[in-house]
Amino acid sequence: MVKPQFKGKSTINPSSSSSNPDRPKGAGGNNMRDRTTIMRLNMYRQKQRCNNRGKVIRPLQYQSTVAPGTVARVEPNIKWFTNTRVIKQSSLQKFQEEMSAVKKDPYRVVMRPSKLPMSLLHDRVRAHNAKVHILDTETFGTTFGPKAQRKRPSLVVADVKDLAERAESEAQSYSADKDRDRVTEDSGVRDEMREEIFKKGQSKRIWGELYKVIDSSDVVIQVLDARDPMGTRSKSIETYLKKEKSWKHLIFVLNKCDLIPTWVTKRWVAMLSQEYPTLAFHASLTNSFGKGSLIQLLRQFGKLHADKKQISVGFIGYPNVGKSSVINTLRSKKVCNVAPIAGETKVWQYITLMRRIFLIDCPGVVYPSDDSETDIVLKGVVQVEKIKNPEEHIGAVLERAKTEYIQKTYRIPVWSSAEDFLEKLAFRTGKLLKGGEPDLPTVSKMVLNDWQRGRIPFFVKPPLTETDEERQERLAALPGAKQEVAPALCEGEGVEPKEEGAEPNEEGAEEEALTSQQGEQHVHKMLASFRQNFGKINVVPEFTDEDLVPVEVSDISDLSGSEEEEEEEEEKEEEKEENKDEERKEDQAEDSSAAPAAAAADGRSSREVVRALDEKIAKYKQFLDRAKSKRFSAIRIPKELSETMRLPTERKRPAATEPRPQASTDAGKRKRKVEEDDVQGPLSKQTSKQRRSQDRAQKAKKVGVRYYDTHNVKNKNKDRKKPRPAEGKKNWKAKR
Ligand SMILES: Nc1nc2c(ncn2[C@@H]2O[C@H](COP(=O)(O)OP(=O)(O)OP(=O)(O)O)[C@@H](O)[C@H]2O)c(=O)[nH]1
Repeated sequence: MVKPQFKGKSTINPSSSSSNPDRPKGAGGNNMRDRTTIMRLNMYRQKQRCNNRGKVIRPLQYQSTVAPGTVARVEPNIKWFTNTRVIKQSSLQKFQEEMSAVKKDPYRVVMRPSKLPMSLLHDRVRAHNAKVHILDTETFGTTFGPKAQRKRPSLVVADVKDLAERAESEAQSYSADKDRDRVTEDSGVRDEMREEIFKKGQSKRIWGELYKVIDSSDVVIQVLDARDPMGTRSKSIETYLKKEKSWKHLIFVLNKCDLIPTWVTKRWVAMLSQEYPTLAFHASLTNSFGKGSLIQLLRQFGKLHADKKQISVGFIGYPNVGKSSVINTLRSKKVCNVAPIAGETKVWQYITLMRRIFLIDCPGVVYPSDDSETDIVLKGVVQVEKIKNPEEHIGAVLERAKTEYIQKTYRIPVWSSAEDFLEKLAFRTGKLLKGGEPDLPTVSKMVLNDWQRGRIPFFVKPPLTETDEERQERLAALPGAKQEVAPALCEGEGVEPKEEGAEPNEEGAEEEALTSQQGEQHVHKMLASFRQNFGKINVVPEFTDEDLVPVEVSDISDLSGSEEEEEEEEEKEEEKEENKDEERKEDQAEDSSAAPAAAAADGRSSREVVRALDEKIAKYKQFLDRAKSKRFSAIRIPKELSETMRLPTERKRPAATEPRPQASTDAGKRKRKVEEDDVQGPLSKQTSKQRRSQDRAQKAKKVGVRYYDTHNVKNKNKDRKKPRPAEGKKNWKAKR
């Protein structure tokens, strides 16, 4: 190392060596190292010098000279505070006085306070429990007097007496089992840790996804499993939405209605509608129910938020309740992955329903509850394949499902216990291990799979709903609610459906002035216009008579005036326009023809009458088909109904038609035949032979196609005989 040498009085080394930081500029050419680099390099090169006894006689630059462990002070340096200004105490005092004067003056404003050392103004250290000097700012009267305006903390109890009463009542309702904080003696026995699979749907990630969906949605749809709506419902999320996101609309969709009797659907819808608007739904690409209503409802929400470019509709709910299936049904194609196992949807996903309506699918969330492992399994949260001891849950299946249904599903007449049942089932299905031992885990998984997929008929019975009077009272008690506006979407509420065309104008006028309460009322009104014909749900399982409460007559007659919600009216606005044009043309054509006499009598237009009649005929036919398929087990048609429905059909028939003789017998079979005849009309004139051949023709199914008929292959017509020309044929016949 070349050390800077002291030459005379100057500390500058004039040497032009490359290791001299003070060398004159230009000596090393253009690429000369700068002073810092040279000094750094010198630092690397230096070596410590020791005497022959090993004592350091010349330490390295920056090397500590004190023994290790010695407490030393770093010399203070002004450079540590490069960004600070140091002022004298007197100057600070002056600054404080002037600044506080400015702050007190209401006509002067301190600009950019965040850039000023404002903390210097309030250097008085205030203890956190320092007294609040209320009386400095408020008068005694307004603070403590009888006319005090001070805000009081909202306490649960008003006085000590209340507090005592409350404590007493809570002590009475205390349950040691529910007390989580109770300190108990450690008996050395503890509950086994829950397996990871039973924590499915509860992870932080899934909850994060849920909140993302809620935050991004204007309308939140909670999908519930119709078999156990209360078990798949989350009160905590509802409360959260009500408190924190009150501007978002929450509605319920009761999915899988095809797995429960119709009356149960109806009652659940009536019950849940008391809290939130509820729609019954059956998700299916081919045979859905409730699709039209839901799409129309979403459209209405779209109109309600006309100020927005688009609205987002989030689908939340328990795993496996069918959120993705509902979305697929709305889109009429497979846009989301669907599987009979929980947790198929992993992350949220956006789907476009229409130009202005987006749907968001959310992974299934398991809400905190006291559910046991068996409850979790039976709610379909856990994949059956992953359950370690599936036999443990079979007892609950046998308890919850009716014995008749189990007997019918598995064709096992009797069993003494769950194990006995599983053994019998294993023998019947041939699920045996080596040595003919029954394979219990496999059959248990089979049963659990059947349960989760709805193959074993089951449903939680709905509680009795409130009476009409009670409902009227409750509605009357609602703030701003009118009696005639019922939030329920169920049929038979006595609210006439609104004219579709009348909605937008009203909304357009009101929208701006809608407060949240008015908005709520508006939504209720809007929802009241939706009615569902539960009779159209295609219930799959065969329930016992006990579970099938006959559909009441009033339901069906009510429907004659209800909306045709299941018609596929959804898609585009343009289509609607086209239809309107067509209708206009039809009107013109019909007006020119003779109007039926009945129309004139009722004072309605001929078009209306014809349409009403067509609707009724279609409905009646459908009703009969359904009844036939169920062999009248669930549906009884009283005489009055059949007559009321027959009346218009007869009116429509031309006068020349002979009046049909009334059925004189009371036998149900004959009666049904007569009713059938009434509808089918011309069919009744056929002979039984004709009818049978017609039936056969209807039943005949196409089981396959000829390959050569449908495919474009070479020599397709190779074996086909050429048709003779007509002329030639004649000649050939003549020759013979
Ligand atoms: N019978 C019947 N089955 C349904 C219905 N809707 C859905 N399913 C079935 O229920 C199972 C679960 O449906 P998914 O749409 O995957 O349910 P999900 O709520 O999206 O489930 P996660 O992905 O776990 O959130 C599938 O096997 C569907 O076929 C319905 O209305 N009726």
